[in-house]
Amino acid sequence: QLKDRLYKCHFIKQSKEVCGYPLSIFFIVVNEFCERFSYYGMRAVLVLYFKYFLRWDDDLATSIYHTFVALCYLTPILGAIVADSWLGKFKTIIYLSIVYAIGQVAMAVSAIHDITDTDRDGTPNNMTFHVVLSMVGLFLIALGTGGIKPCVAAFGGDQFGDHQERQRRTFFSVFYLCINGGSLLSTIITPILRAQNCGIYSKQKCYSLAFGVPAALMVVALVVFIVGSGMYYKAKPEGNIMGDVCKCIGFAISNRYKHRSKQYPSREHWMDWAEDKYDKLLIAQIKMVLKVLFLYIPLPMFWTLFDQKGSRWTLQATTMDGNFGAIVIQPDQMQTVNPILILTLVPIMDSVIYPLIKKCGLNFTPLKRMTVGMFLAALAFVCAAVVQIEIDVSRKHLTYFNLTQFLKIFPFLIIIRATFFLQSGQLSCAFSRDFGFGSSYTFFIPSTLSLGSNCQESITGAEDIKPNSVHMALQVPQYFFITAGEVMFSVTGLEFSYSQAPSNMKAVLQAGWLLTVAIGNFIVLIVAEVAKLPKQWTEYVLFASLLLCVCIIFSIMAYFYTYIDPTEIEAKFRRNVGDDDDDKNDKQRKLEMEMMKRDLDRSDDEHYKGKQTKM
Ligand SMILES: C[C@H](N)C(=O)N[C@@H](CCCCN)C(=O)O
Repeated sequence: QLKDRLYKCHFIKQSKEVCGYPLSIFFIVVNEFCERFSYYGMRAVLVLYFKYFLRWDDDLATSIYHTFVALCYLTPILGAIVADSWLGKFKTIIYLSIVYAIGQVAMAVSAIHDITDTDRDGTPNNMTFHVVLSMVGLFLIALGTGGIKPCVAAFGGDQFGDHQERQRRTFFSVFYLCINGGSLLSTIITPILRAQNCGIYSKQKCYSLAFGVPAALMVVALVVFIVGSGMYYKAKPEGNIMGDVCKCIGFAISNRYKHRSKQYPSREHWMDWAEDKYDKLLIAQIKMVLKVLFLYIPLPMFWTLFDQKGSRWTLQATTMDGNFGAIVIQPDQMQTVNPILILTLVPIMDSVIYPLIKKCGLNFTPLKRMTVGMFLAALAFVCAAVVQIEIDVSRKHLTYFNLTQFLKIFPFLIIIRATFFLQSGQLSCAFSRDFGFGSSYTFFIPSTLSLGSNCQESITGAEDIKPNSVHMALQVPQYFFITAGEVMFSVTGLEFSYSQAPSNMKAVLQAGWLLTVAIGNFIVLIVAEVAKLPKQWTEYVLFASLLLCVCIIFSIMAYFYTYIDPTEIEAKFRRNVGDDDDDKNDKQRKLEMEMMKRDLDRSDDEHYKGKQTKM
């Protein structure tokens, strides 16, 4: 370890800097921007791809969407284990990014309807092919994005020396802003691409382009990361810390069980039963981790609500009016409100709200912030329920006649925006109509209609479903509350997980934190499946109530939590171990350190001399 630390000091001393920051981190930040663009861009249109391309119903689309998101946050554990115990962070990022890019390409190919559209009517003839390919693609993406997630941020952190604490903090803020910058751009762009018509034999909504651009961005992310290769400090794998933690806990439990008889004196903490075999420092570190993990138990409920932005809320937006006058917003584009608000709220919270609360003499601790974050997310769902009631009222008493059904009866009818062409052999006629968002019409085509002449007048129509009258702007309050909740909960929670983790278990706790996201997404599936509520607004109210209950439980748990300083505790244990060491070992270590320092200084001198000669 000592050798590694000295090597790192030497490496950082020699590496190029820009404004006090290692040049290497610029490649990492750009990589993160492109990777998040790729991830959020694909995710933005995913639920609509399920619904309109694969023809799944809302419930199945929502379930598969959340299974995918859950998988994305389960795989970080795998990535952390592979990086720590085997490949190291650099190689793990490279290999899993390749898997990720292949997954994105598979998604793009799966959305090309022409591949199986043998009768060229615009609809795929072998839906199984598209379903299987897209599921394989999603699995590879989940493996890739989740696997690299705990590695990239930590790899960025590794590039800073101990003397660059301030720069490292700024790096993490810039990193979070890059995540949201990438997410913002992609959630604007991919829905626009999706809304285009494309195809070889027939034109359909262009999901292949909407998935293709994120695939290209993932390739760019990989290339950028590889270009920076020569500049990175690459820490060696530290060994399987997660394995050691599990073994130590397992031993403590089995040893406690073996000594269950009353004749053995009890110990202060059940983990102390591991002392017979394991280092006291490791046991103390595990105790710190377990304390935080216990506090994590209620957290998944926050993510249960938070991640429904991409599923239920996007589906809700499809039943709303996106006409903003100068621009028309696609339902999946409403998700951009989240990163826009993040980019404005994070600086406002940090520089205005939190300092103001402090000035008022209130101690707004991280756990209090997280509790408020949960409450705000519950409030967001109450807003979503109110909007849903409004939508339901506006759509009452209307019978549904689907245009697809209509097209089955008149297959020669090709739709190009609001202009319809009736075609039979060489003869055709066109008629145009204005359509509102979400509306449905039945057209009456007289049997006496002669093609080749003007049919604008002869075709009459009836409105089956009125255009969506509830405006998408009404979703803004729910987005505001969920994002304010995210800033208080997610940003603070990340910081809390980092600060309360022992030095060698920061990745373990990051993986634990991401696991709460995975569990949260599984809860959506369970609750939606078990509750099976007939009205969507009642489901929103149910989720809001569940989070409110969890919020109360969490506030009680937080009340009893005492904040620790892991560095101080570790130093105390190291001092005790140091006292036990004999002088001989101490002298030997000091001698080794001196020799290594001399070696490094010598190579430094040679390096600089080399530079001067060249100049
Ligand atoms: C784009 C979003 N506001 C964000 O910042 N996402 C973060 C944290 C995600 C936590 C679980 N959904 C990201 O790393 O993508």
